[in-house]
Amino acid sequence: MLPRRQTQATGATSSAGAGGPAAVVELAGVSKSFGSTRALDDVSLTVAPGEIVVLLGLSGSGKSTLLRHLVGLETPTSGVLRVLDRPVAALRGKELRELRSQVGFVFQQFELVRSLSVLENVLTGALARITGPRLGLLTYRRALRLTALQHLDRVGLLAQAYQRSDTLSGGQQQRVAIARALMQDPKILLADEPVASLDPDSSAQVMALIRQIASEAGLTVVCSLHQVDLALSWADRIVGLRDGRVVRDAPAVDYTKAGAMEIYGTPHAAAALGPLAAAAPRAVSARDR
Ligand SMILES: Nc1ncnc2c1ncn2[C@@H]1O[C@H](COP(=O)(O)OP(=O)(O)OP(=O)(O)O)[C@@H](O)[C@H]1O
Repeated sequence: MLPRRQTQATGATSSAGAGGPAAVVELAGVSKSFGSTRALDDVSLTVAPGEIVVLLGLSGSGKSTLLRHLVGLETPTSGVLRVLDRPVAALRGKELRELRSQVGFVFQQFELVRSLSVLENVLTGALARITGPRLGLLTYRRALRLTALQHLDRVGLLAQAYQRSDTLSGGQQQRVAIARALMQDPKILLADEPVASLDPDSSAQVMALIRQIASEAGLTVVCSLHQVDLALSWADRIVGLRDGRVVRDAPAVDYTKAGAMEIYGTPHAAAALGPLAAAAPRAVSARDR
């Protein structure tokens, strides 16, 4: 396991200025309502370059909504949001595409094209940078294919490059999704419950890989998780969300397990979450009902 870096929780205060590194993600008083549901409630948060921030909270606490704001998939009802120093919510067309090309996104269900080979799936990560339709491996430039193979090597799947992606295990498929995100040469990696569908061993492997790649590439990571133990092991900083509000924002080393569980609210809620917090799949959110 790589050692966790010691970082300061930056809370509501921007880390830009005062000689500090510019923030890559800044939210100031961001709220988001869906009808009468307040998904985010006055969230202020700054993420410094290279930080690995984990969002923890019960189902429905606003983790995915926050991540979706960072790539302009949601627009705040109020508040200010900047990613890579750009006002995401105001961006349209080419500017929005440019921002998104610098932000890799990894999802719980991997979102691979099942019938395509592993290598072709990885290559689709470069589609934002190239023009014209791509049908088949040989329609990608050789240099791109080599880069894709290098990323597959990095995630330990070079030998599987020409296999259909749906022949891989869940953990391997998530590693393909990570390699695909790396094809974007992103500055930020967002991961929405990237290990929720995986067994505990595969979960730990995927989180270790994310941590290692982030460390090597200087990537900033914002990742939602349900597993307290993984958050404590792999995050630099843990941001606790409850009912759309930030209830705690501190370096991971400052949390005890009991302290992290407090993010979930009442002892009753934390107890009900027991196995979920340790390793199990997501709970049912209001949207699923
Ligand atoms: N597009 C939408 N329309 C209506 N309500 C939504 C929408 N997106 C999110 N919500 C609601 O906003 C709240 C926060 O949802 P969100 O998905 O961000 O939570 P979460 O913490 O990511 O949950 P989970 O851990 O289950 O993924 C929930 O009450 C959810 O039902």
